[in-house]
Amino acid sequence: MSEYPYDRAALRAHLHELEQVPGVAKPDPILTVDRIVRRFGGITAVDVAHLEVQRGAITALIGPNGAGKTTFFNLITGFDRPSNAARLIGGGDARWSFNGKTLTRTGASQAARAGMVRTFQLTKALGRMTVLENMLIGANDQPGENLFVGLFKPLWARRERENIERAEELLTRFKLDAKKSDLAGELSGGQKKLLEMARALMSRPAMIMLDEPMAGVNPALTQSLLEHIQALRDEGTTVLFVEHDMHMVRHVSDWVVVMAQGEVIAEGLPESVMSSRAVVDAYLGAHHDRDLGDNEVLTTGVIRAIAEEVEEEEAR
Ligand SMILES: Nc1ncnc2c1ncn2[C@@H]1O[C@H](COP(=O)(O)OP(=O)(O)OP(=O)(O)O)[C@@H](O)[C@H]1O
Repeated sequence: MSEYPYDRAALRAHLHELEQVPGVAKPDPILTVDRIVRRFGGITAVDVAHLEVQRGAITALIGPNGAGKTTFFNLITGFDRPSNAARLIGGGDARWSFNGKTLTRTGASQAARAGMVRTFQLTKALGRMTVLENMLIGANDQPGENLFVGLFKPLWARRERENIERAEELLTRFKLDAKKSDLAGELSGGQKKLLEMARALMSRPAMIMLDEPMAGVNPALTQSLLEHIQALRDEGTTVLFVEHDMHMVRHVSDWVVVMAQGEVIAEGLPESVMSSRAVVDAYLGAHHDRDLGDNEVLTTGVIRAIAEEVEEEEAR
């Protein structure tokens, strides 16, 4: 089943039927990762044996600080190389593919061209550019990148016009159109997050990867970001996001993957991964009368408890 769009309820029903164990096969994975390891000196930052991300779903990647989430993002998008990287001749056994394309030896721009795009925080340099200029950087078919197009001025100009149109469309959608000539660095924290998301959409990615989309965002904009993420998914964009804000994870995701110490230690439906008794116990100790705090950051103890809970359920 690779045709899209899915009916969201149907997709969720499929996910409901899955075994909730790390590495479980998905009905239609857009990203499949096999054995990807990254070490920094003596630290194993990432050691993922197998992971599949369902096409068309919103998948949250959670885990305590230092769990390896950002490093994992960097690896699969080609911004970092695995310690077990495959080489032209020989090399390691790291393998991952996206949308049917093996990305094992490709770099960041090829990963983006394959349709896997991640958001980036506004750096100082980008902050000194206008909002519209930032958007145009997000287009992965800039004339300068393509020798053929670059040689023919009319083509070049057309591409540029199309990119500007797309940028303006997205800025309107994200309510940033009035700011298009402002310096990006002068936007509020929440508006910067919206711009990061809008910029990543310039190339119409099949999957957008968001690294902590809610960090530093005020409550008024949180709701708007949530709606944008759901709208993307409803249009057929697969969403993979790292987030510490449990309110967001619980409300927006179809599936949750939990990392700890570099490994995927649990995955499943948000309600079962996050609301298991073991998690509540580990979070709150004696305070059983409360639900999980919405803005809590999971601790390693909680994560281990989630894993044990999932294993116990499996054994039953
Ligand atoms: N460039 C680097 N050099 C050395 N160690 C690194 C590097 N990048 C990451 N690490 C280490 O790898 C581990 C995983 O870090 P990573 O940033 O991927 O975790 P994370 O889950 O994204 O954490 P956070 O939620 O705090 O962002 C940590 O122990 C971190 O210190």
